[in-house]
Amino acid sequence: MKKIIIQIYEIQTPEEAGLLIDAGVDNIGSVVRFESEWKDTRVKETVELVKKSGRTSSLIPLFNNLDTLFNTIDYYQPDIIHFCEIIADQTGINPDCLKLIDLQKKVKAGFPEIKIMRSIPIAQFPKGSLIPSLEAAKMFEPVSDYFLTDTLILHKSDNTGNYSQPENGFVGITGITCDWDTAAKLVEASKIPVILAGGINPDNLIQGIIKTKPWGIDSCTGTNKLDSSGVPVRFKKDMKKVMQMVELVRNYEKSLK
Ligand SMILES: O=C(O)c1ccccc1NCC(=O)[C@H](O)[C@H](O)COP(=O)(O)O
Repeated sequence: MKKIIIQIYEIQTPEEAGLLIDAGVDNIGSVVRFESEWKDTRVKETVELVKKSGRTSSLIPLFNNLDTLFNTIDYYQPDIIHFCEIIADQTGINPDCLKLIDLQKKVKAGFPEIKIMRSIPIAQFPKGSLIPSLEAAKMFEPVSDYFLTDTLILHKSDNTGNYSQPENGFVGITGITCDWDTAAKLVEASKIPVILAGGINPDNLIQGIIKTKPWGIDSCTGTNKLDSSGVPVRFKKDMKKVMQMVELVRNYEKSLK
């Protein structure tokens, strides 16, 4: 039976990680948001618990200064370090890509046992062809162990490349699906496993899996709790939605037998 990896972000406490482990989530992702506060004992406990349970811990640093990054990886020792800079947008490939590739090479040399995940920006449907997502992925393939598709929001009126994303300079946590035609092409072309992310929730994940045939699926916004106005709350999971997702994926796997 083909297993589909289920990855859930943003898990910042061992208590929440414990619930996800019990629910059967495979990869549990945490975020280090600020370079000045890179040492977070609660996140460290979270990573340690995930690793002890035999699940996979994934860590996003929202900074890429080499010294702080090395200190961060050394401190948390996650199974996967996950990079989310915007490596391509409507204006083309980000000129910083060569620096980011070099950074990934240095991380690989410094921490050979830690896997590297790289987010590939894909525009929302039907704008996938407006971003050179596949070309960007080709550049990063030799220095990455996994890709994760993620949605880069393109606004109609803005032709400058300065699109506003939820975290400036990074791709992700939009709650919007990416163009699955482009995601399917990436899965087809990639030599490394691809996780489908961007706006995944219990209502669309099976459709997404059927359409793109990914190695795994990822959710953040679509499995978050909602506030009283129906807006997703960051860093708070809705365990009902997480459990629903796990059940849907595991049943789908069985149907493939
Ligand atoms: O979680 C963050 O703080 C974060 C910030 C910037 C880029 C990515 C980030 N999170 C993790 C992921 O990679 C998400 O799981 C991914 O963006 C999923 O998107 P969505 O389900 O639409 O929130």
